[in-house]
Amino acid sequence: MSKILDSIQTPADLRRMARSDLPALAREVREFVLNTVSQTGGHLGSNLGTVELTVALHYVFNTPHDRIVWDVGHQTYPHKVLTGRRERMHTLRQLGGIAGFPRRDESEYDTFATGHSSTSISAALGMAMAAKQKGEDRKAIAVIGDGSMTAGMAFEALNNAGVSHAGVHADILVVLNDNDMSISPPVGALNKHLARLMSGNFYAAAREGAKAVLKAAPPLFELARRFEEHAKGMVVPGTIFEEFGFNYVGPIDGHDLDALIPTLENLRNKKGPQFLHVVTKKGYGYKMAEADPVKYHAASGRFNPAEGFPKSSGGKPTFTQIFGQWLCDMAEADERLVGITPAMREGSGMVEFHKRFPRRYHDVGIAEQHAVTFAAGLACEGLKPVVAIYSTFLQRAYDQLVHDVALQNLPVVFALDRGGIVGADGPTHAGVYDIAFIRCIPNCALLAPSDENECRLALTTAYRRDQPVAVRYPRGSGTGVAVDPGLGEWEWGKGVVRREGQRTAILAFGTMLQPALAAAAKLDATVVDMRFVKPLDEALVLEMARRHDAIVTVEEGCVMGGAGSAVGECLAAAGVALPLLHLGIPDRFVEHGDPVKLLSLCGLDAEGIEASIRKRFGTRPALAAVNG
Ligand SMILES: Cc1ncc(C[n+]2csc(CCOP(=O)(O)OP(=O)(O)O)c2C)c(N)n1
Ligand SMILES: CC(=O)[C@@H](O)[C@H](O)COP(=O)(O)O
Ligand SMILES: [Mg+2]
Repeated sequence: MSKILDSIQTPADLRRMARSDLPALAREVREFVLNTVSQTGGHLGSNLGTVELTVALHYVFNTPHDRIVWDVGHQTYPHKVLTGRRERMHTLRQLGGIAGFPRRDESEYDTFATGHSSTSISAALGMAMAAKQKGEDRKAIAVIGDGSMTAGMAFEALNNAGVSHAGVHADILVVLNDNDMSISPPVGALNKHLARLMSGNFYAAAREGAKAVLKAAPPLFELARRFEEHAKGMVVPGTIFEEFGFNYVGPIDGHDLDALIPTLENLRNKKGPQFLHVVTKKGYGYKMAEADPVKYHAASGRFNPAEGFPKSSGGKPTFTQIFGQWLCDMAEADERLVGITPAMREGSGMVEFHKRFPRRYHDVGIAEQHAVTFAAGLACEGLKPVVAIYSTFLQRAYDQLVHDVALQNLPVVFALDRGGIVGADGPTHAGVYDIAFIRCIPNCALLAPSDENECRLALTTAYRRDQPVAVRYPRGSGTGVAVDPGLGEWEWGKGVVRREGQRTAILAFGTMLQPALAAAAKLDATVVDMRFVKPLDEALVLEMARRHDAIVTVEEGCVMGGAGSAVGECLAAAGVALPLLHLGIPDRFVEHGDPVKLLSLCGLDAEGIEASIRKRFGTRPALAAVNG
């Protein structure tokens, strides 16, 4: 029973509460979030770890007038519970339900849509400078995790925020939520720097004590502040954040409302760039999550909080697992192989590879741009880098792909996981643009395996090339087909006819092969597993055009500029005119929800493919459809 929580509809209700009631409210919010996620699945550890911080921020700042931007946004379930969405949280990440990340179109308290990390400081700075330009008195607060702080974009923003612009300083507060965790344990020098600051936390306690005494005499307080800045240089290492022009405060306990609230009240009244370092525990308040924050980063489905996450039920291997096994096998066979992940070791299936080949494993942090150019450097020296990266996150390293890898024609393999609709994470995480944005880059090849066995073959095919090659595969498992444990490969550039039929040829890319085969059985159509988006098997395309009245292309990627466009370009270049139908992701963002349902809504299941073909070509011979 959430006695206090039930009385909170908006943060204004929260701000009317007695401060002494806030710890009880935080307990109720934490229990509500745990129970919700136990029913809906979703992110867990980061939400349990930010309950007190969320309560304190909405208590101290006049939200939504003051803007809070949540980095990544996977930690915003407490924020959503306190901002009028408690009654809808049971619809979390379901079609038509509450999103798993902040959305401006979901609430005025969601000031900026996030999902990809490290954007919060930039966005908050924009809001802060807009307030200055418009003469509005409002604060902009960026809440960013220690993991998200490892991305270059965060430092681009710090660098810009820390100096005045035409004599105007942004009134921005950056709150670093330091739980000493990314999804995996954190990596990099910044983590070491933060640890040093945390080791000096006697300093923060002493300083807070000193401030309490001096508060009565403001001039003295200002004098002491200047002394403090100077003294900091002697007592603890100066923080990198002060070097960027921020007034750094902390580290303080991010679960102690008696530390959080006075500190935030103090910072609220300060002008210019402020930086608050809070220390939290990922999964705080739920022992199993505290003990294993990697496992409890997110729940894939329902669980009983009393028992923790259920053991995985085995079942068909995922494409991710197929990749992870292939990576170890290829590393065993070739000592030049280097595996790289931008902070997604578990999600990319590289835990075993890390264990077995620690010196050839690199988690570079949330730094996709660096990951790609780092791989290019390795390839220049004759090594064989494999960059395991979600399709959506490769978007962040597009210039590095073009400028540093393709232009130099370097042999880098991109294992593009989550290629296609991802489901619960929604449009920020959909991997539906990679076909279009990769196939247009010279020297690059793009392979789209149709099942798990094909995936392993595609990875080996890619690895053995002396050029940049991407292999895209979807989130989750495939058909359960037997996977040959060898290191065989495809014939380069060749598709395979999987079904001979009449009148219509369906050219399927990737895992769209299965629904295409099911639809073809109803239509007696031919089906081709194209395997290669680039290089396209043009001879096969032209042969299909010669032997059929119409061609249909099917891909789990955007229609605009996708594989179907490649087929169209091929036919046009050959001067071949025949009815063409491109099926894929339409020109809109696909919402969060069950991926099977979402594919059906896009017409990319067997029924949808069949219906589209019948609608376009009817049951009459296709040519008649064109000539009316
Ligand atoms: C650009 C980008 N790369 C990778 C991810 C995947 N990702 C989501 S949360 C996360 C770790 C974030 O760590 P931190 O900021 O410390 O937040 P915490 O989970 O510890 O609360 C990662 C790598 C992402 N959302 N965006
Ligand atoms: C918040 C974030 O970006 C990651 O936690 C992401 O949600 C992981 O996606 P998968 O569940 O597909 O690994
Ligand atoms: Mg963290």
